[in-house]
Amino acid sequence: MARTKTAATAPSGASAKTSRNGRLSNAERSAYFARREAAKVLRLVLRGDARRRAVGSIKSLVYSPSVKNKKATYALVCQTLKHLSIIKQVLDSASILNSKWKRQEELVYILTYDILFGQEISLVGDAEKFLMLHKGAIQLALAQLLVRNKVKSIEDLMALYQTPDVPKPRYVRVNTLKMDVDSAVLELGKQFVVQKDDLVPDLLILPPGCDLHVHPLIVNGCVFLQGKASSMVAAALAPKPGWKVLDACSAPGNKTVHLAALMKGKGKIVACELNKERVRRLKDTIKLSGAANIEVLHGDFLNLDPKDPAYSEVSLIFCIFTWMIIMFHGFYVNQ
Ligand SMILES: C[S@@+](CC[C@H](N)C(=O)[O-])C[C@H]1O[C@@H](n2cnc3c(N)ncnc32)[C@H](O)[C@@H]1O
Repeated sequence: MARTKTAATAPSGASAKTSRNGRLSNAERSAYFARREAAKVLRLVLRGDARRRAVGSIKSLVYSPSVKNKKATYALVCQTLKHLSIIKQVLDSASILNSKWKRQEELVYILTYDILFGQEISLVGDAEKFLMLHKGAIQLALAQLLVRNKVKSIEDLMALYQTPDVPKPRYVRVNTLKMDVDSAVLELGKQFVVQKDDLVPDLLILPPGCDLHVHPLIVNGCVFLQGKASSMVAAALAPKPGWKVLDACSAPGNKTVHLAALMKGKGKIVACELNKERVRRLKDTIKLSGAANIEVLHGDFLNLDPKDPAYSEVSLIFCIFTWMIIMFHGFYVNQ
């Protein structure tokens, strides 16, 4: 059975074997922590799904400062989610998830992914030891699942669980700092069938698959490639011209510049971003948008002083991580 190798749990080329002196190798150590970080993210995602309350995209959860090994964690979460229906059936038929391990089921999912499709795992933690004891049963359960479904490969099995791809329309947001919506409809309408979105006033719907990356309106920042979910956020908050807005975690900045457009460039937005590389990306987005009322702050939002007079008149704190706003406000209220 072909393994779908990912760089999820060990850096490529690194040995996953314990070094001769019995200590953990670097690869083992990073794999051990990446699995636990991935399990935490997976838990948030699955709980959010169960309550029908999104806790943030996988990317945003992985970008939280508490996650060290971002690349490996992201890959592990995505791969485990992709194979989750198979993993659950395998664990079910091998009767692996007893009451003790049910409490750590996300870690068990991650490890089962690695046993079946990912990297070799070694006996570095209790969960690893437990799962490796049942490795034979897990692999047998997968083989039986293939037979039951009358398929020969994992790919065929995955195809049985996949919903058919429905072509999605292409959404673009008109940057009203540079162009009005009707002019954008006219201009884009020369090439495509364009509809206005019924929910977000500055959002346009174009046919699936149309490539706009090099379109002059995209290149000059009159129009942004931005999905409907992303564009709904600033529209729902409906900031007024003249407001002071604090965007806590802002890169790449699409929502930041959308806020600026809705504020008609009046008032002020402080856009905070922790990651140096992403600050550069944020500045590029702002420059492209032409917004002149955004101040970029490179740093940790949680280190801002809520008593600083600069933030005393803030009307809106915008953040994908709600807990950060609570901490910021909580600190403010308590002091
Ligand atoms: C997923 S992005 C979301 C960005 C944007 N608000 C959006 O919705 O498109 C999250 C960003 O928050 C940044 N970030 C995470 N923790 C932060 C903190 N404590 N202070 C400032 N920025 C933070 C990350 O570096 C990342 O660029």
